[in-house]
Amino acid sequence: MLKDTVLSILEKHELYIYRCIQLAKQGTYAAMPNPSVGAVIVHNDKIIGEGFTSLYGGPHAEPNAIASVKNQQLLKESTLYVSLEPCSHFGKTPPCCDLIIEKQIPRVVIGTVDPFAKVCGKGIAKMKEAGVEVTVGVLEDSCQKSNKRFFTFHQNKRPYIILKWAQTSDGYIAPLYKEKQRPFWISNTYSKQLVHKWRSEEMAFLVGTNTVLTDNTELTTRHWYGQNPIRVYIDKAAKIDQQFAIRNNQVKTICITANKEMISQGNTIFEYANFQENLPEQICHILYKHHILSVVIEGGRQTLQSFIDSDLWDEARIFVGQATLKQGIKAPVLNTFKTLNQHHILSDTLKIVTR
Ligand SMILES: NC(=O)C1=CN([C@@H]2O[C@H](COP(=O)(O)OP(=O)(O)OC[C@H]3O[C@@H](n4cnc5c(N)ncnc54)[C@H](OP(=O)(O)O)[C@@H]3O)[C@@H](O)[C@H]2O)C=CC1
Ligand SMILES: Nc1c(N[C@@H]2O[C@H](COP(=O)(O)O)[C@@H](O)[C@H]2O)[nH]c(=O)[nH]c1=O
Ligand SMILES: [Zn+2]
Repeated sequence: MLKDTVLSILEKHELYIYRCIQLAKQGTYAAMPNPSVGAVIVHNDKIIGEGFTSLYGGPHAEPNAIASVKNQQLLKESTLYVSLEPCSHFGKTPPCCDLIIEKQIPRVVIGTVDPFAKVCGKGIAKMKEAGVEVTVGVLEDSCQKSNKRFFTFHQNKRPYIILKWAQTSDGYIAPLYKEKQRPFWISNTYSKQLVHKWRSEEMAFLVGTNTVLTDNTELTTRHWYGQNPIRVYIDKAAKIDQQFAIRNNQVKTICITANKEMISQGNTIFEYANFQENLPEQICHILYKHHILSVVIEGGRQTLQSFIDSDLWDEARIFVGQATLKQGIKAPVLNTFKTLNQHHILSDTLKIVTR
């Protein structure tokens, strides 16, 4: 209850939109490739309903919030707060702006406009035409950040790119030579488990040719619950055959190749790229075509560095283990970064950096 406090209208708007962002976090990964949105319904300074986006294909935040209101008559005197513009198109569910109009909700406060071309201002226009009082742009930056994958995909026409690697305390990601065809583990078991959690959260994971050849990378979610990501690997000459774990047909797998003769089979899709041109740019284009909203580049050095040098990354997650190697394959070098958060996972340090 805010009845007896002295918050201004703007402060109240920010407070409720902040609550919408909190709610939206509950649905972030389950809703993909849809955005996760939060909605709050306020009557006389009291929250009478809340909702967030359901599992992909299910109801959006607004119908969930509306359905949670016990006394539906109060909707006619309430304000609906929502972190993203209510949709105006028929997707897997009917337009949310129609429901708001039908329920005669008189005021709607929106965090940010939807960048998706089919909506993008049309939801706002439809509600205004129906006489709803609409306010747009409250905590806009935070609302966009809460759907960073969705906004990057629609505004930049590419997935949100997360670089990830593990390095020794003296800056190497692997020894120069390995006897066995498996990864040289630098980070600890708990860090490994966290990476598998990320595999269940992001839409795709990508590795370079040498990583597949020397590690026999599987790129599945095995040490956490949830779904496998789409696997993506680079293989110019298409030399990685079905003996490799990445070709085990378990999940959708995209191979980026220069070999025009490769024909997609089973779960493996061959996508042609011109290796004389900028490869990361072409990969982004291919992943956009496959509606992939986020990708983690898991290595190795050359692959990571080529995305860095092409300025195609949004975030880097770097594990620093305690071991030293003295010589080996050097860790990639970031050209620029903005924020640095450090977390400790027992003996490992996890550095999170954004551009
Ligand atoms: N500690 C860690 O977090 C990780 C360590 N590793 C380790 O790293 C090592 C592999 O790293 P690295 O040797 O750098 O190899 P990569 O896995 O990055 O593969 C490099 C190869 O992929 C192709 N490729 C990648 N990017 C491009 C591009 N932009 N344009 C054209 N071709 C490209 C090229 O293949 P081609 O030359 O055939 O055309 C290139 O030689 C392994 O030892 C692995 O164990 C790997 C991942 C993570
Ligand atoms: N060595 C190393 C990593 N290596 C990465 O993990 C991949 C192995 O994945 P999978 O085959 O699914 O188990 C490997 O090919 C490489 O991309 N990752 C880390 O978090 N820490 C590490 O120390
Ligand atoms: Zn909707």
